[in-house]
This record gives sequence, structure tokens and C-alpha cells, in this order.
Amino acid sequence: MDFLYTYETLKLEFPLSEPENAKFVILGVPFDGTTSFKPGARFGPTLIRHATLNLESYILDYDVDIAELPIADIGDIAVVAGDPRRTADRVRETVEELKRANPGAIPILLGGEHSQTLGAVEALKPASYVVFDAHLDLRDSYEENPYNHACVARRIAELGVGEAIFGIRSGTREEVTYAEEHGIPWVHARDYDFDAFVELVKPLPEPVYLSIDIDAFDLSLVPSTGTPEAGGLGFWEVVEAMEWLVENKRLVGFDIMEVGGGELGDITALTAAKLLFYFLGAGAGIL
Ligand SMILES: N=C(N)NCCCCNCCCN
Ligand SMILES: [Mn+2]
Ligand SMILES: [Mn+2]
Repeated sequence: MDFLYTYETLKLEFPLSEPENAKFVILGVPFDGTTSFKPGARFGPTLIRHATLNLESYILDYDVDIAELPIADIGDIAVVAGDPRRTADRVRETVEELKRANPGAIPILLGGEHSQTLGAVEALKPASYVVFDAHLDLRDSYEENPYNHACVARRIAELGVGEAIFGIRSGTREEVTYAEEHGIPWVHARDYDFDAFVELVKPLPEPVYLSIDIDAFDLSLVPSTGTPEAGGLGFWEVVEAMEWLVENKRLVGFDIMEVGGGELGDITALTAAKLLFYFLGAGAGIL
């Protein structure tokens, strides 16, 4: 099928399915219009796809070959440069279009700025939003823009979606107060462990949308993300949480956002690509 706003970009190296028949449908959002520190998130989707060339499609620990799974890649959204809201509208419309054609599909966004998660959440209407992030993203507005990536968790909370936030080590007093007043639980990266994750996520209503802002990882794993922060999570900590969610909750959407870089082979994209393969492998046979 043709999508109104997508164009083709680099594909994954193994055979892919048509979006109508796929279980997992990849969609790139090469938007970096509101990043305040390091530019390059517009290259995130392309860098992640390229980084997959370095990886085996066979996942050792799952005995799953993701090359055998029904995966589609519908390319990248044509962004409205500098306008996160209008770009997120295109994400929403594209995800809606996909769900009409294939209601069972699980969209996987590759970003690109976290601001674009809002479009996917608007389309998929999950009951809960589980997010790994260095930042609370609960600002009402940032740099005079309510659709700045620093506001995305706030916009999603305003939709009435329950939230749980993990890996935090950056926020303002106002954001902490907002979280308290609205009963949004969050776990500091220093305090994070698997038990804390399960305790907070278990009671959340389904379906669940899982968002990984790549800056949740320690910056040694993601040096080219737009707003890197020291003191983050390790790779297996996030994989283990993801596995628990896939096995225990009904997931309607997944994303890996804030990947950036200026050069093929960037460490940040290698981290993101490996995480993507683990999500696909964990979801095989379950999702
Ligand atoms: N969600 C995000 N990525 N937020 C980033 C906010 C940037 C905060 N800069 C603070 C600079 C203070 N001088
Ligand atoms: Mn972040
Ligand atoms: Mn974020």
C-alpha cells in the first residue's frame, strides 16, 4: 500500500513483508527541529537501519531468527521541518492508515525526536505509556513550544494515558511537582532495578505503548543522542524490562527515539539497532 507521507529509505538487509501482512511495521521519523543541544536526530532512522547491517538476524538467547518474522518497513515520514506538531500529525495519520489496513500490526517508530511519539500515541490510544528516558519530558512548554521534545510526556498525560517513567536523572522542580500532583510514578536511574520496574508497571491498564528515549542509556552507549546525560542505564537492564512487558502486557506500539549522529557506524545507532533486534526477537511468537 502507499502511504501519503512516507518515502523510502535504506531498508533492512533481510527479506521484508508488505505492511498489510506484517506483524511489525517500522516507520522512521527523521525530525530534529526542537533539539536544543546536539543536532543529528534527523539521521537517526537511517543510521539505525544502516547499523542493522552489522548485526546477525539470529538472536542467540532466544533461538529466534528475526529474518523469518513478518516485518515491514514503510520508510520515513516526510517531516515538516521545524514544526513538531505538524510532523506528529503526519505520524498520527500514517499510523492510523496502517492500523486501518492491518489492525494487528505493531508499529515501531525509529526517531528522530521524542516529540514524535505523541503522534503514534494519538493514533494508537493506549491506556498506558511506559517510557525509559533520562528526562522527565513533563514541561508544559519549552523554548516557547508545547510540542518540544521536552514536553512529550506531559502532552501524553493530558490525553488521560497512565504513565510510568524509568531512568530519570534530569528534570525541573516544576516537572517533579507535576508528576506528584498527577500521580505519575518515575524512577531515578540511581534507584532503577527490575523489581522497581515490575512493581510500577504491573498495575498499569492495557494496552501499553512502550517508548525508549535512547538517552535513558548511559551516555557511553549513546554519545550522539541530542541531549546526553551521564549516569544512565545499562543495555541489559532495558532489554530485561522490555522482555517482561512483551510477555506480561498487551503492547500496541513501540519506539526508539532520540537516536542521532553524523557518521555511519555511530555507537548510538548500534545500541538502538541491537535494542530493535531484541524487541523483534522477544516479540516473536508472543506479539
Ligand atoms: N527532554 C529533553 N531532552 N530535555 C532537554 C532539556 C534541555 C535542558 N537543558 C537545560 C539547560 C540548562 N542550562
Ligand atoms: Mn531524553
Ligand atoms: Mn524524551
